[in-house]
Formats: sequence, structure tokens, C-alpha cells
Amino acid sequence: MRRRTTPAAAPDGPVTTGAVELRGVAHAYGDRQVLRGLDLTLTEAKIGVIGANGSGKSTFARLLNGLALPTAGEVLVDGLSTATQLRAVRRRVGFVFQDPDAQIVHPTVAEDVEFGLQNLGVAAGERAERVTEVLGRYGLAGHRDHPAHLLSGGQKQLLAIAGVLVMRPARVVFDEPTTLLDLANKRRVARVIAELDQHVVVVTHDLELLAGFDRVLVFDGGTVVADAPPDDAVAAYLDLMSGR
Ligand SMILES: Nc1ncnc2c1ncn2[C@@H]1O[C@H](COP(=O)(O)OP(=O)(O)OP(=O)(O)O)[C@@H](O)[C@H]1O
Repeated sequence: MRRRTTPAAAPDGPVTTGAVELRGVAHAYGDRQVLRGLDLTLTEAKIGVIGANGSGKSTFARLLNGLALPTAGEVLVDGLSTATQLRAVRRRVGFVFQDPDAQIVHPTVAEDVEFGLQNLGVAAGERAERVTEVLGRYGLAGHRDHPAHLLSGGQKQLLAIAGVLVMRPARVVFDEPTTLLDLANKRRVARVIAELDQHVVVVTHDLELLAGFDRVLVFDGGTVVADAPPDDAVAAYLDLMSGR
């Protein structure tokens, strides 16, 4: 299954307006309730999401672009409901998966990045320009005709990010973007995220990644137990985990 989302081409580049709102949101997989009682208005440019394994972070991330739909309540992205306006939501919110192999499906680096633009109906000339620009920005220009599957783990993660950003979504959700990376590549991806113009939500176990973020949500048992600037949120998380 193709897992890349397809945000719309924005002729003047990404624009983030409004908010992501969760109103009375819960999510269950079958009988299993994994998120509950979420009432949040997300307006900050850089939001982190931390918490124990299984606390519901990835499910929360997937709610933000309609990869998962709430089983109660509603999620609104800039006023668009993920339940009833899914296509428009997907165009606004790019999603970068933890495992870049889940996102890379085309043989060469350039073809892989171009794929989403073809899907959007972007003309060939503009596709070529945008692919060249994004590959340059992420240090992949020298690899454009190389087989994507032969890239290193860090390069693959950058390619997956490039493949989402080339479509110029207004917002980007990252699900554990540095988990598979060495220190140098973790720092590179952290820098990429720090420099993005788009509003981002980043699920991570990498607490260093949160430096400079505006707001961090701490999940436990399917709900938000702390919601604060990074230092306070990390302290609350460490406190929570110290008893386990
Ligand atoms: N597709 C699914 N079907 C059934 N249960 C699921 C599914 N996806 C996740 N779960 C369950 O939902 C709960 C929350 O999972 P989720 O992946 O959202 O947590 P997480 O906080 O991201 O965990 P981790 O830090 O380990 O990635 C877990 O108990 C998990 O087993």
C-alpha cells in the first residue's frame, strides 16, 4: 500500500493558518480504547509528543491527518473535519513515517520524490524544478539517479521527508523521525525540523529533539497528562517514568 499522503501544491509555498482542534476525541481499535478525553487546540509552530510505549502517541499523530479517525468526537484541521473532509485534510497535513522504507516506493531517488507531484497533476517543468530544489536542500542532489533502496538509513529518512515536503503541505506530522538514526543523522533531521516553515507535530522518544519547541504533550494511558513547554513537560515525563 502506498502510504505517502498527498498535500496540495501551494503556488506561494506553505501557509499555516488556523489550528488543529480536537474536541472530545477518543479512539478505539475494536474493543480496545487507546485514546480518550482529548480536548486540545494546537496553534503553536513546533509541538512535541512524548510518553511511554503504547501510551497512544502514534495513534494521536495519525488522527491529525485522518490516517486514523476518531471513534468519538472530532478532529478539525484549519476548520476541516478529518471525518468528512479527509481529502482536503490530507492535502494540508503531510505525514512522515518512522520507517522510511514504508514511504519509499520508486526505484530512483528523483522518481520517488516526483511521484507525489505527478499524483497532484503538477506540470512536468515545475515537477523538475521542485525535485531539484528539495533534493539540494536535503543533501541528496548527488544521489538523484541512485537506487533509493541503497541509500543509508539517514539518507532514506531525509528522502522520506523530501518526498512529503516537495508537496508543500501547510503542516507536517512526524512519527518518531530519528529513532532509526545515528547521532549525526539525528542532528541533521533535528536541524531540518527546526528550520521548517510549516507547523509541525513530532512524536518522539528523543528528548533532545524537543529543544526549542513551543509546546510538548505528555501522553500516558491514552490521554494527555502534561501539556507544557519542553523543560516542564520533560520533567513531568521523567517523574512519571521514575516510578515504573
Ligand atoms: N492497528 C492497531 N490495532 C490494534 N491495536 C493497536 C493498533 N495500533 C496500535 N494499537 C494499540 O494501541 C495502543 C497505542 O498504540 P500507539 O502505537 O498509538 O502507542 P505509542 O505511544 O505510539 O507507542 P510506541 O511509543 O511504542 O510507538 C497500544 O496498546 C497498541 O498496541
